[in-house]
Amino acid sequence: MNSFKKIISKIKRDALPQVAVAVAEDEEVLIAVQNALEKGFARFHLFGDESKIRQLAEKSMIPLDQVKITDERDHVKASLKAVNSVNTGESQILMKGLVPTPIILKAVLDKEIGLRTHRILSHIALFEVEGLDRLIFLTDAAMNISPSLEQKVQITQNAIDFARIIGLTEPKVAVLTALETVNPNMIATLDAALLSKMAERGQISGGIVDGPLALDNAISLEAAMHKGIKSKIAGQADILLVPNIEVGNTLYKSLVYFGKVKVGAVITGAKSPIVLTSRADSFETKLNSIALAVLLSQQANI
Ligand SMILES: CCCC(=O)OP(=O)(O)O
Repeated sequence: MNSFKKIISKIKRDALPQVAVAVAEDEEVLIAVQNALEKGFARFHLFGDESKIRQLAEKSMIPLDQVKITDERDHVKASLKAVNSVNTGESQILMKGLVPTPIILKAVLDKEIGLRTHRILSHIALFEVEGLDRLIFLTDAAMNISPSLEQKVQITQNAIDFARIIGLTEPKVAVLTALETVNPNMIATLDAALLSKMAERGQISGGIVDGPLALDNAISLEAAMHKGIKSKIAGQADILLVPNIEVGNTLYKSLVYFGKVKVGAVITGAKSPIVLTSRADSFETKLNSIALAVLLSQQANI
């Protein structure tokens, strides 16, 4: 499985999940919704400012005749109503629209209607990079701010489980740091070494974990050989686990803005998959993310 095209081809068209979109008054969101409807892989319930939604839809010639709309101008209330739609089972997927991430995540974590489970919620972005023979998973660019070792264990497990659903048999996880050796003054390098050992001992399962590794060694075998780094995953990493949200979010946006990539992103570990991209991301990214969430929700039903 090495492209979004292949991921989309795996979606079953018989039991279509409904996506609850929080704050849907955004052109790129509406174009993504229309594309997903045309490709036949989801149904939609939009929560947001109905008059703005209709204005934008008219401008982009989007019919909106197949979607439900709940008029709610307040972003916090629209997010809570979208989350509630998933919580009650009316929708099976939640999607962030034109709303800041902390607002929708606050609704997701709401004690009464939120979507928490016993698992950690973590953000996973998937990149199809031109010239690279595999998809690259990046975690966590949006949810966990400065994860502890225990949280990194769970974030790694979420990413391995997700990669296996996408079709990888034994995903390779590079625990990214600024250098390839353990430095007691750099917590991220200590955590990386511990995560590698924990995976060897079966405390993380289903994938191969190695670190500390710098990004170059994780992605390029030549770079690793040049530096004399021996690693069983050198140049072959599928999953990049970053030490904190600043690194993750900056890497996500540098790939989007400096690279030639296709992107999709979701939060896993909740009661349902959550489509979570940047507000500024393109409709293609939002569409790819809907496809990932649909595939996840269909696999979870098996
Ligand atoms: C990487 C997605 C999270 C994010 O940064 O969202 P915004 O750009 O909308 O703040």
